[in-house]
Amino acid sequence: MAPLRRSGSKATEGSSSAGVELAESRRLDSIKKNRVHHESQRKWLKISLLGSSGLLASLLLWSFLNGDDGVTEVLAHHNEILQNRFIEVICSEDYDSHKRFEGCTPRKCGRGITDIVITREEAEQLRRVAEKGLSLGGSEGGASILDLHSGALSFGKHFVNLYRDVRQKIQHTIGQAFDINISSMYLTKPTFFSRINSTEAKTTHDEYWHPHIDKITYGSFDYTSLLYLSDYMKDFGGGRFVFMEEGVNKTVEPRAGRVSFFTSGSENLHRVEKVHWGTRYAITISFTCNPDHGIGDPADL
Ligand SMILES: O=C(O)CCC(=O)C(=O)O
Ligand SMILES: [Fe+2]
Repeated sequence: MAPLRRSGSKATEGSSSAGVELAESRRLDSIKKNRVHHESQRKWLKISLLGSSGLLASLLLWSFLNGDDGVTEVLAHHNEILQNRFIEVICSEDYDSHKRFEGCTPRKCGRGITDIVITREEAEQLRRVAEKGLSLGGSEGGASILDLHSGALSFGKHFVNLYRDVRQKIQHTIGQAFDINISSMYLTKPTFFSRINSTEAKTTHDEYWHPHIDKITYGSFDYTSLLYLSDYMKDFGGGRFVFMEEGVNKTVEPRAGRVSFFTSGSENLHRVEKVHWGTRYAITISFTCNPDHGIGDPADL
């Protein structure tokens, strides 16, 4: 019995040291598990911090590249097709300091946008004219123009006109929107294609982004129209047109074939956001009420 007891006591000693070892190994195990758990928590925290700062940086970059200054209301979104959007605004007194032509000089002022007057195909054709013409020259800075007043082009024994139909449709649209007879308004100069990219300005001619009033900048303008020849967010970023108002600015996002038109006085102070990537094409076609400032078409002479 004694040996048994001894062996018994030996067994008890053995099992107690095994118990200690087991407890110790469990303790180490749990320390290890805790450490692994903490490390993985720390790793996830790092990943989510990196992720959210990356997201924030991309959002900031996105809004910078696409010209969002945060205090704007979009009048015309690039991916909507507008029938006719017209917003009336109170006329400024700018027209009073010029000779008035009743039935034409603005009494009703405002701004309109339409995507159904000029087709995308017509816009593409004009864009090709702009690309070809501007490829012969172009500014070293970001903004180039090609000024083609009447749009007449010799063709064999006759003339063709690069944008007569387009001009007539726009003139008709403006006449309807402002209740004026189109025979009392005349195409005026300058009529020009513009090409803008993100190259740094080299001269003041490249600084297209300054707020301005067309009636002051161009003198003869009473009604300005802009026909866009490329698409915001597809062809370029930034470069939205902004009507500047106290409080909230109103933006027009260009899309090929979109016509934006407005009375040219200070009721429509505006600017163009800087283009951050790509190339933006447009054509400015404007009208005057003063026949002395009108442009004839050689084909009509
Ligand atoms: O291209 C534009 O959107 C505006 C150009 C402009 O303001 C102008 O030609 O006077
Ligand atoms: Fe302008």
